[in-house]
Amino acid sequence: MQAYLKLMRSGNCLMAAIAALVGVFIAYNIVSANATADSYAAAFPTFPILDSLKVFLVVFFVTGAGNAINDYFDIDIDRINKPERPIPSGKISLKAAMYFSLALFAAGSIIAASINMICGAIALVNSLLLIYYASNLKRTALFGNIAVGYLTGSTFLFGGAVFFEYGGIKGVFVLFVLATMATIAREIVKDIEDIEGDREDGAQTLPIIIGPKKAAYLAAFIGLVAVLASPLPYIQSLMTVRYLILVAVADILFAVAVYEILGKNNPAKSSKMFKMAMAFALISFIAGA
Ligand SMILES: CC(C)=CCC/C(C)=C/CC/C(C)=C/CC/C(C)=C/COC[C@H](O)COP(=O)(O)O
Ligand SMILES: CC(C)=CCC/C(C)=C/CC/C(C)=C/CC/C(C)=C/COP(=O)(O)OP(=O)(O)O
Ligand SMILES: [Mg+2]
Repeated sequence: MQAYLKLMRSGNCLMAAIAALVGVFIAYNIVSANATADSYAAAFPTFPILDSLKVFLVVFFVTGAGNAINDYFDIDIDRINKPERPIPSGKISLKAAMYFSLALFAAGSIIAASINMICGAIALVNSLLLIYYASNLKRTALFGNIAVGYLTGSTFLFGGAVFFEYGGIKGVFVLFVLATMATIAREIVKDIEDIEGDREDGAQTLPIIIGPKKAAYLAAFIGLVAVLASPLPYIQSLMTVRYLILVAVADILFAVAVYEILGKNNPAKSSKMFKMAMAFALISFIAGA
């Protein structure tokens, strides 16, 4: 059991599933306030507890499936770079990892479809994109980074899709944009960190094509644009002033992540700082909603 949780990277799954719940909660706040204002409150549903549980399970399963299929395709690289992982260490066979991943993709998509068809469509599209990313896209310059950025940001869209017919997706779109940009920046930094292994593997990642320095400048630019845009959820009255105070801490962590890659040329430290900043930003969404 422990090996399968490690294969799923259950910490990432939990973070993604919490992000999706934030999407549900914020979308509900917006659409229920609009419903009251438009005086069709009587027709508006109460907070969907069962659908929220389903949202949590879907994102936990699909994120875990994405990580499992990613390690399935990465076996040759991981045998060298990450031999302690469940598949190269022999704790889980390649075939078992693939079947486990496909079962999680299927379960996530079926549960999503039971919420509504838009949620089902998002889960299915994301599942197919995760398989395509792991098998092909991750070795292409920028497209792989954009795919992971969309997938991470889509957790908020997925939560908002519970209220699709009330405009729930529109309400959380700014959160999607912020998370997507921050993730793309971090993914470019991760590719800078992995440049030697990727070069041996024949991957055509951005740092290999344009050089690690230019890739670092692009990652820094995208990350800093996300920081400058971070007050938007407050300006749009999605969040309270508590968000503004807490996201300022996340912004400082993003700035340190940028300094680590641009000033100190330390992609490993920068990647860790980006992830810490994203986690703190998620806390600011929760506290500020
Ligand atoms: C400026 C601002 C306010 C940005 C918002 C940042 C934010 C709230 C991001 C949300 C991040 C999120 C939902 C993360 C879920 C965890 C996850 C699946 C991240 C994607 O990770 C892919 C990565 O390649 C995994 O590698 P590793 O972390 O090294 O295992
Ligand atoms: C909203 C729904 C239904 C699903 C969202 C699913 C999510 C959040 C996906 C986020 C991105 C994710 C988990 C991608 C998995 C593949 C990946 C990027 C793994 C990291 O792989 P590598 O680039 O190989 O780096 P390492 O293996 O060295 O960490
Ligand atoms: Mg990998």
